[in-house]
Amino acid sequence: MTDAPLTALADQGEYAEAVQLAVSAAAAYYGAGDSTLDDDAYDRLVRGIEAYEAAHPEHVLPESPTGKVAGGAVTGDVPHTVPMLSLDNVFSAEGLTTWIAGVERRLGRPVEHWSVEPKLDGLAVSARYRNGRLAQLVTRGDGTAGEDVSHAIGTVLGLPERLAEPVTVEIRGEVMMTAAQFGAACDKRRAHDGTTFANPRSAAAGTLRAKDRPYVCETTFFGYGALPLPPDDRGELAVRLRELPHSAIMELVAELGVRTTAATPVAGIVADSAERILSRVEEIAAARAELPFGIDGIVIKADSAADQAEAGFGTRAPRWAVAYKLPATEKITRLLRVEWNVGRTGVIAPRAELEPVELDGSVVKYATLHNPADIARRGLMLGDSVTVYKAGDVIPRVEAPVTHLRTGEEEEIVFPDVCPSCGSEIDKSQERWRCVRGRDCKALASIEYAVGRDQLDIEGLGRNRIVQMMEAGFVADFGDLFSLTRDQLLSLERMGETSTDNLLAAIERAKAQPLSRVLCALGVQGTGRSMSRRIARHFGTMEAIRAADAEALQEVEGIGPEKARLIVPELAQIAPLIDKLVAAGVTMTEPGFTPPGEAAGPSESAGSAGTPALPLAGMSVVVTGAMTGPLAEYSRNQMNELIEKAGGRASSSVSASTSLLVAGEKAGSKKAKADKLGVQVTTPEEFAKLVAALL
Ligand SMILES: NC(=O)c1ccc[n+]([C@@H]2O[C@H](COP(=O)([O-])OP(=O)(O)OC[C@H]3O[C@@H](n4cnc5c(N)ncnc54)[C@H](O)[C@@H]3O)[C@@H](O)[C@H]2O)c1
Ligand SMILES: [Zn+2]
Repeated sequence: MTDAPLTALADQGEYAEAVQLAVSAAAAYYGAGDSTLDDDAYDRLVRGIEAYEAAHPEHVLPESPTGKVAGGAVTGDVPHTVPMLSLDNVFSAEGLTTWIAGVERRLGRPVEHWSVEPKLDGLAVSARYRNGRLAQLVTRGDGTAGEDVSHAIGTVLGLPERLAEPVTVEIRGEVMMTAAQFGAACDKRRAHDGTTFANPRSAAAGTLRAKDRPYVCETTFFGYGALPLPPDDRGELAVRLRELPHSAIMELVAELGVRTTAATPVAGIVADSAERILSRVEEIAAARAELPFGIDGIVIKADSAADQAEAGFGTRAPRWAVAYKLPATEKITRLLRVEWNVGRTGVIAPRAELEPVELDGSVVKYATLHNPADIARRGLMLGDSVTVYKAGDVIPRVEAPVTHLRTGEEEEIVFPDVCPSCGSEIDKSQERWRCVRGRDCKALASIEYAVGRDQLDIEGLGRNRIVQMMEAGFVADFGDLFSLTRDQLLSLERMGETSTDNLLAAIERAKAQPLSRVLCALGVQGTGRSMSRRIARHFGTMEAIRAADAEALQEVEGIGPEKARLIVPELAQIAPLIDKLVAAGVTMTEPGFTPPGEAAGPSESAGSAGTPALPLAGMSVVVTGAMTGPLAEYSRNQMNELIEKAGGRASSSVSASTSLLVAGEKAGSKKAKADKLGVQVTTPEEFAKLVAALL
C-alpha cells in the first residue's frame, strides 16, 4: 500500500466539517479517551484534510489539525523543557529507505547506528525526578506545554517513586495498560457506573487524567528517553545525557529502576543497516499479537547524540526519528448477533457476528466472545458499537462496547437456556458453559442430523429415542444404528413391539439411500445437501470420494481450494464411521452415475457427454411456490434431487442464467423476477411430465 486511503473532501463545506470532526475527535482521544472514531478513521480523515489543503491552500483553517502535535486539540499549562513532539510516519520498506536516505542527505554522511524499538500505543508522559524522587508527571499536551497529572503518581507501574540514585532527571515514556490492567479497569468501572473502556489506550488516557474517581486503576510505564532537567542541567549526568547514544541512555534509564521494553520480547536493538532495521521490524510485527500490551509500530531513531543534534527538529516531529506504522489492529464496528456454537467437548462458546470490517489485511465478520461471564463482564449489548481486535493470525476478538456511541436501541444479549446443539441442559457451574452431555453432545446432534428427513430419513427416531439409545450404550454414532438388535430396542422404555419393528424396518430402508444422502448424513463441513449431491454425482462411489485429494475434489463445481482442504482431512478423520456403514451394507454408490471412462468418448465429467439423454441436461432450474399434482408431496430438497437426477442444476435464486422456473401455487417474487428476465416458467404438472421417466 503506497497510497494510504483517505476520506475525500469535495468542497470547502466538507473540508470545514472534517476539520471540526477531527479536532473534536482528537480532543476526545487525548482527553477522556472517548473519541467516536477509531484510529484508522481518524487517520483517513486527517489525510483527506491534508489533501484538500494541498489543493486549496487559500481555504486552510487556523484550527486545522495538520502539522500540529495532537492535532492542536489539547493544551497544557506546564511548559516542557524540550518540546514533546509527535513522529513522522512511514508505512513500508520503501518508505523507510527513502526516509533514511533523506536523513543521511541532510547530515551529509551515513548514519552508523540506528536504534529500533517498539512504538508503544499509549500516551506520552514526562516524569520529572528531583534528587531521585518522582516530583511531577506531565502529559504531552500540545507539545510545548502539558497538563500536570501528578495525582497519578503511585498508580503507574514501572515508574518508581524513588530512583536507584538521587539524580535529577526527566524521563520520558509511554503510559499504557496491559491486557490484565485493562480487564481490571473495566471491572472497576462497570461496578461503578455500568460502563467500560473501549480499549486499553483510551482506558490509560482516561485514567491518567481522571482526578476524582472513586476507584483507582493501575497503568504501566515504559521509558523511551531521558534528558537533563533544569535547574540541574549542568551536572555530570546532564553532560552524559547530552553525549550518550540513545541506546546507552536506555540502559541508564533501566539502571535507575525505570521500566523499559528491554525485558520484553520486543526490546530495543541497535541496527547498522537498513536490512537489519527491516528484519527487526518484521520480528516486532510478528511478536505483536502475543504481547500483553499494545504497539502500533516501530520507532527508528538515529542512535548517536551527534546525529540527532545535527538532524534537529521540525515543528511537529524530530527529523532523526520515524515511526514505521503497522496496520491498525483495532476498529470500531457493530455487534449484530451472538451465535452459540458447541465444540467437540460440549463447550458452548458464544461468537459475535459483526458488521464486516477490514482489519489487518482481512475482512472480519466474526469474533470470539470467550464465554457468557465475559459478555456480562464487558456489558456488551446487541447493536453496540464495539472495538474489535485482530493482529496477524490471532482469532479476532471483541474487546469492549464503545458505550459513548450507544443510541438507546441496543438490546440485551440473550443467553441460551438449553444446549443449542442437542437441546440438553447446560452445566453453568464454570465460566465456560458446557452441554451436560459433554462429548456425547456432538454425537447426539450428529445422529439427529444423520437420520433427518433430507439425509437417511429414518422415521420414528426422535431426539429422546436417540438419547435413550446413547444412554443405554447401544449407539455412539449413527453407524451403530445399523447393528441395533430387536432385543436391545425392546429393552428401552416406552418401546413396544410395533414401534420396534417399524423402526428396524425404517433403518433397513435407510441402507438403500443413495450415496449423496449418506455423504450428507456424515455432516462433513461444507457438504450440505446440494454439495453432497454434486460430490456423489462427480465421483459415483464412496471409494472414489475417499481416494480423492484436495485437487481432485476441486473438480466439483463450487469446491474451492479452501473447502477442499477442509473436506479431505475431515473425511479421513471419520474413516471408522464410514467403514462401519460399509460393513453394515449401507449404499455407497450414486444411482445413475456413469464412470467417466465408460461414457462415450473420454469425457471429463459424468454429467455432460456421458449422459446426453437426461431431460434437464445443462439446465439451471429454480423451484418456487407449493408443488401440486404428482409432485405435491415433494419437499424442496426432493425437488432439487429430482432436478439433478434429470441432469439439471438446482438453484435457489432466479437470474438471467436460469433456464427454467417451476412455479407452484403462491409463487411470488421469483416468478415476477423470472417474468421480468424472460426466463421460461412452467407449472409443477408440466414439469412432472418433463421428468416423468425419473419419477
Ligand atoms: N481515534 C481518534 O480519534 C484519534 C485522534 C487523534 C489521534 N489519533 C491517533 O493518534 C496517532 C497520532 O498521534 P500522536 O501524535 O499522539 O502519536 P504518533 O503516533 O504520531 O507518535 C508519536 C508518539 O509516539 C509515542 N511513542 C511510542 N513509543 C515510542 C518510542 N519508542 N519512542 C518515541 N516515541 C514513542 C510517543 O508518545 C509519541 O508522542 C494517530 O495514529 C491517530 O490514529 C486517533
Ligand atoms: Zn448438547
